[in-house]
Amino acid sequence: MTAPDGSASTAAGRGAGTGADGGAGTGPDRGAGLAGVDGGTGPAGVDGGAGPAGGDGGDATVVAVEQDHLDRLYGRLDELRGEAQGRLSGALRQTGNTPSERAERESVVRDANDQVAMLGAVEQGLCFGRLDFTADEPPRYVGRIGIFDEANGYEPLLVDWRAPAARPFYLATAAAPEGVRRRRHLDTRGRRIVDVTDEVLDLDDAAHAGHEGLTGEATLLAALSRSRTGRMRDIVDTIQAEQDRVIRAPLAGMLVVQGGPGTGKTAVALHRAAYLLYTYREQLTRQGVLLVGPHRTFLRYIEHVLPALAETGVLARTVGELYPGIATAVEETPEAGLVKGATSMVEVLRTAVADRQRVPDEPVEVRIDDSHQGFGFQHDTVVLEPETVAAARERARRTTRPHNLAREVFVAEIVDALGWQVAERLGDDPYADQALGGNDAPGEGALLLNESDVAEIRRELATDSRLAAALDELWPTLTPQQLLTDLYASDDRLAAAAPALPEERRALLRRDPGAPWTVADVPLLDEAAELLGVDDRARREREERARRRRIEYAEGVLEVAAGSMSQEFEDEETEVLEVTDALTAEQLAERQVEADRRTAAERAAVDRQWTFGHVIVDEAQELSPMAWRALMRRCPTRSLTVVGDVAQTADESGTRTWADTFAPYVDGRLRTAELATSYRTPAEILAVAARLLAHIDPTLTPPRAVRDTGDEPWFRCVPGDLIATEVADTVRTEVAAVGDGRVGVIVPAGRAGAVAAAVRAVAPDAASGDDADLERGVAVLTARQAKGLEFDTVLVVAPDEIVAESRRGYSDLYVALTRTTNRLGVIHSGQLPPGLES
Ligand SMILES: Nc1ncnc2c1ncn2[C@@H]1O[C@H](COP(=O)(O)OP(=O)(O)OP(=O)(O)O)[C@@H](O)[C@H]1O
Repeated sequence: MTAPDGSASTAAGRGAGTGADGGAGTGPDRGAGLAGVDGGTGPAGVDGGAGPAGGDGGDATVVAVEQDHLDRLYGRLDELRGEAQGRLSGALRQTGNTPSERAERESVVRDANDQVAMLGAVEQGLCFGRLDFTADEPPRYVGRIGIFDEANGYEPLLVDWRAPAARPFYLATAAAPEGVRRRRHLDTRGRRIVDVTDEVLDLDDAAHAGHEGLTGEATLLAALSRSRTGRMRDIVDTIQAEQDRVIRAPLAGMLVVQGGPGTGKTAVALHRAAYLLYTYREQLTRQGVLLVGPHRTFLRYIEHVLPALAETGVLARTVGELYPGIATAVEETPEAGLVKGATSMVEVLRTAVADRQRVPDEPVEVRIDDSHQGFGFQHDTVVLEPETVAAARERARRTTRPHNLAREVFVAEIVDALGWQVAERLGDDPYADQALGGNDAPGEGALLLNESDVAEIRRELATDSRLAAALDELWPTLTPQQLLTDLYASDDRLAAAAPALPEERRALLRRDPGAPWTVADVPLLDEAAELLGVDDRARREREERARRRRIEYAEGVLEVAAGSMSQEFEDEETEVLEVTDALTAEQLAERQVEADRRTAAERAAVDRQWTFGHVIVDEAQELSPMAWRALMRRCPTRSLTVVGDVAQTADESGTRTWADTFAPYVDGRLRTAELATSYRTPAEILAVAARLLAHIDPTLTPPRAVRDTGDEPWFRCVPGDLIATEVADTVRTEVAAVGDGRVGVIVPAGRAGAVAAAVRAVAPDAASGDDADLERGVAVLTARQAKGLEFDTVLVVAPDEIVAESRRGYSDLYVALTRTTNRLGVIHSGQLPPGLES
């Protein structure tokens, strides 16, 4: 068959009709240089049915030849799977039980398991493209992974889409063919070829020289008009040139990708993750890649994309999950979110920490623990003088260590001073002629104590539980959770920590202990963790004891080994190298440490201080300045990919301009890219969205639609109290219209419950709320919950109320209108925001 763009499309079997004819009409933007779907004038031409090897051949021959190659590839894939399975079973059968055998076995099991999973994940669409060149060289097949013909000098049978050799598949155009004569798209179902679409690039097509059209237009349009499944698909066979350039940008530095709704930012971010892992494999496998998305539903929506691209091991998190041990989706009120998201909170937290380092107003008497026997100062008291505490606090602060680590210095200073105090009472000062300062200088006339006696007194004081309790009052060891809970719970503490905040904003921070953590709290906990530090002395001491035990054991082993050698060789005259000449006890002990075999993602998930090799942030416009601080801490090299749209910012503390957001971090070294074509939303709907965009920010350009559908969006006015019923009736019709596609109902939060209940009367398994299951046919969501998602039909309910609830004017409504891949209906009660009135 012939696709609407004039490219040749060879249908086979049940795939007939899956070419570009699925709803593609004429784009409104042909004048703007985007290739429309115009019969025959696009850069792609017709290859006149040329066979795959360039010779004559009918459709059946083309399909047969391609099927042949595909069979070979799947045959090889099966072999590779068999080999990996074999390695896996072999390792599982092994029974060796020494630490090194166990470690070796675990390592093989893990690698083989990963390999089996990866080879399974690339089953669908293993090979999707083929390049034929003008020069005399063999055709090149492009697919999800690289496959070589081992029996034939490792000839490449399939080139990984990420390899440089695959790049012309995405970039070659008629104007710049890069030596490519023909690009062929292979459409497969399971292991069968169902359609073959050719683009011929060596036409002398001057009219199209100098602008960039669509790559593989027919295949692209077919993909775009397919109904949605509730899971994002990869776009590996139809990546467009502007997207390819972002995907393959170098690893180093910070790359910001701005793009309107549906321009493929999420798709590009995920393919970039796969590309970077492939290209910088060693570095990124070690350091890990972090992907941050707006909410859990979104992360579930995209979770199948990377495995299908043969990559796992990326850690996916929302901002509410960045702090190990806490996972929250609870939102703040807009006003509280604004206060908590601002960087002024850094100073508030610093002051809150300093406020926990107290000096008493009056001397504090501490009764010493009865159990001390050494110097008979049981039943005695020591006195914490304010000046002594102030001096100790000053010393501790001057170390600039985090609070919990500086505490050690504070305690040592106090114990030192109290040691003198006790010594003064018990005996004469052996150092009377030394200047000591403070109130603790010893007096005269008592018994003589020597230096080691004073040291012993200090040791006893240092382990005294009552003194420790008193010091805890003055300089407590704190967790971030404790610091924030105590701060939020007390007006006095808040007033002391945030004197510059007006009282009504301070009041927004008040919260009772035990209330759930919110997303905006997570960056604050992270900041607090930095200020507090972790006192890990106990852990380090445990590790040191374990290390000593290993060394002692290793010394024993070496002694036995040396002993048995000397017996074996005692009669021989040859000089024998002893085992201890080659190996020290420390080295042998090191070998006993079991290697940590967790992946970088697994380790990073539980380690707040993990720093990643690359960080990718989607819907990045929503992050507050405090959230950016937490993320930048996880990426000190500033190797980041940030994708977002400033027109969709919902959060008050989100981004208005990228340059301002990143000015504190990159000092002008920001690389930017723009994606300008919307692949999701049809032209008719983008026209409405563009009118709204003009009210959000007139300087922003709406994306250009890649297709139209002929379906105009509709607006229906009903009385406010009948809205839910009207929505339910419409859902019934739309569910029938989309077939196995998805319907999204986007509601103001105030109506979410009522509308979801009405919709469930007609679609009982409709999903709703923060954790909605998108694989169900219908979902009722607020605009925030729908962020990043898409549906075949979208019903926007009460747009005026969505606007009224929004923190940022029309942005939420803009998000709502652009979630559809096909049809849009607006149900309202008479009030329409500007741009939406007819
Ligand atoms: N090159 C492409 N080939 C096929 N489909 C594509 C391509 N680029 C984007 N798409 C599809 O377009 C839709 C929108 O993509 P995506 O969700 O990545 O856009 P986005 O820019 O993140 O949107 P938003 O900002 O509105 O969330 C998805 O269904 C995606 O698969």
